[in-house]
Amino acid sequence: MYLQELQLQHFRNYPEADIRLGRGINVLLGENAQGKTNLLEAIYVLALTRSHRTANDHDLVNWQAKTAKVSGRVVKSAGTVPLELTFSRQGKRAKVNHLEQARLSQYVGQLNVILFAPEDLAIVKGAPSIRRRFMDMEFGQMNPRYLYNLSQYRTLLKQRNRYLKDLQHKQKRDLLFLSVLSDQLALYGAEIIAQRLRMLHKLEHWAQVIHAEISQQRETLTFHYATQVPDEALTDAKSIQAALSALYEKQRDKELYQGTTLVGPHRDDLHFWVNDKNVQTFGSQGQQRTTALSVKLAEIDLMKEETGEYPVLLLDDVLSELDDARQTHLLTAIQDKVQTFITTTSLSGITRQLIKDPTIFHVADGTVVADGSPTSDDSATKED
Ligand SMILES: Nc1ncnc2c1ncn2[C@@H]1O[C@H](COP(=O)(O)OP(=O)(O)OP(=O)(O)O)[C@@H](O)[C@H]1O
Repeated sequence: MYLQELQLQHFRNYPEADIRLGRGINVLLGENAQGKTNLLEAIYVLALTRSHRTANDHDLVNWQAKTAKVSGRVVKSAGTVPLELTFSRQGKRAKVNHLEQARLSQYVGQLNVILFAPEDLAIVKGAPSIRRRFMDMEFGQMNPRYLYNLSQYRTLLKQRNRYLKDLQHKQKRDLLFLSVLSDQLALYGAEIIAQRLRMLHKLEHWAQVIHAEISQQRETLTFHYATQVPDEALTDAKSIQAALSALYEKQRDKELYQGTTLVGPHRDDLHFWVNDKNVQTFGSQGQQRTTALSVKLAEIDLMKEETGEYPVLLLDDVLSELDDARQTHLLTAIQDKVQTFITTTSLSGITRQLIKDPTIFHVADGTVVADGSPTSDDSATKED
C-alpha cells in the first residue's frame, strides 16, 4: 500500500498543507524545528488515530485553532481508500470512504505504518514497557482482534486494580467479585499472550534472516517471551487462561497487600538473544543496533504476510544514527518495495548515493513544497 496524498488543516505548526506523495522514497528536508517530524507524525496519526509523541490529542491541534484535520488517500491492491480524522475538544472522529466509523478499532488497519525513530534503538536496551508498547502497536495494527482484546483487557485491568485498592483500604470486602474480575482478566490476558506468541514466532523468523545477513552470518538472533505463565502452559489460549487464573489465586494475598494486579501481559517482557546471550545485558552497542534494525525491518515482512500489503515506513532522523553499513542495508532493503518517508536536515553522503529517484520536499516553518514536480506515478513499482 502507499499514501498517494496527504492534507492537513491546523495540524501542529501547519495552517494548511496539501501534498502529492512519491510512490518510493520521500525525503522531508529542512532545518530543525520546521515541521518535518510533525508531517511524519500526521501520517502516523492518520494510520493509528493517535500520536507516537503525545498521549494528549489536543497537542496535535494548532495553538491558534480549535480543530485539526488530517486526511489522505491510501492506494491498496483492492482499490483507493480515503481516510479522514478530525480532532477537537469534543474528541476525535474517524471516516473511512467518507463514512464515519463508530469505533476507532474499525478504522485502524486501513493504513499500516511502521515508524523507526532514534528511540526505537532503545527497544533492546530500554524499559520493558517500551517492548510491550512495541508489541501492542504493531500487532494491533495487523490484527483488529488483538486491538479488541487489548482494549477489553485494559478496561478490566483498571477496574480490577481499583477494586484491589478498595479491598486494600477495607472499603470493600467481597472477594467473590474479585474472582469474577480475575476470570474475565484471565480470558483476555490469555488471548493477548497467545496472539503475541504467534506473531513473535513469525517476526523472529524474518528478523533472524535479516540479522544473520547484517552480521555476515556471524550472529544468530532469537526471541524469548518473558512471562510468569509457566512454559508448559504456553501452548494455546485455554491453557494460558487456566495458568493465569491459578497465578491470581496463588498471588492473591500479595496483590491484596500491594493493591495492584501483578500477573498478566501488562507485566510481560520480550528478550532478544544473540548467540545464546541476552543482548540487552551482554550485547555490544553495535549488536543492540543490529538487533533493533533487524526487528524493525522484519516488521515490514510480517505486515506483508499478515495483511497482504507492504506498510508505509516512517524514518524519523534515524539514518544519522546508523553507520554506513547499516544505512546501506536499510536503504537497500526498502528500495523499490516500501513507500518510505525520511526526515533529515541534509541529504548527503551514503544516503544520497543509495536513494534512487527520491521525491524531495522542502519543509520550512509549517509549509511543505515539493522539489520540482513529484513524479510519484512515474516511479511506481509493480509490487505493493
Ligand atoms: N500544536 C502546535 N501548534 C503550533 N506549533 C506547534 C505545535 N506543536 C508543535 N509546534 C511547533 O512545531 C515545531 C517543531 O516541529 P517538528 O517537531 O516537526 O520539527 P523538525 O522539523 O522535525 O525538527 P528537528 O529536526 O529538530 O527534529 C516547533 O517549532 C513547535 O513549536
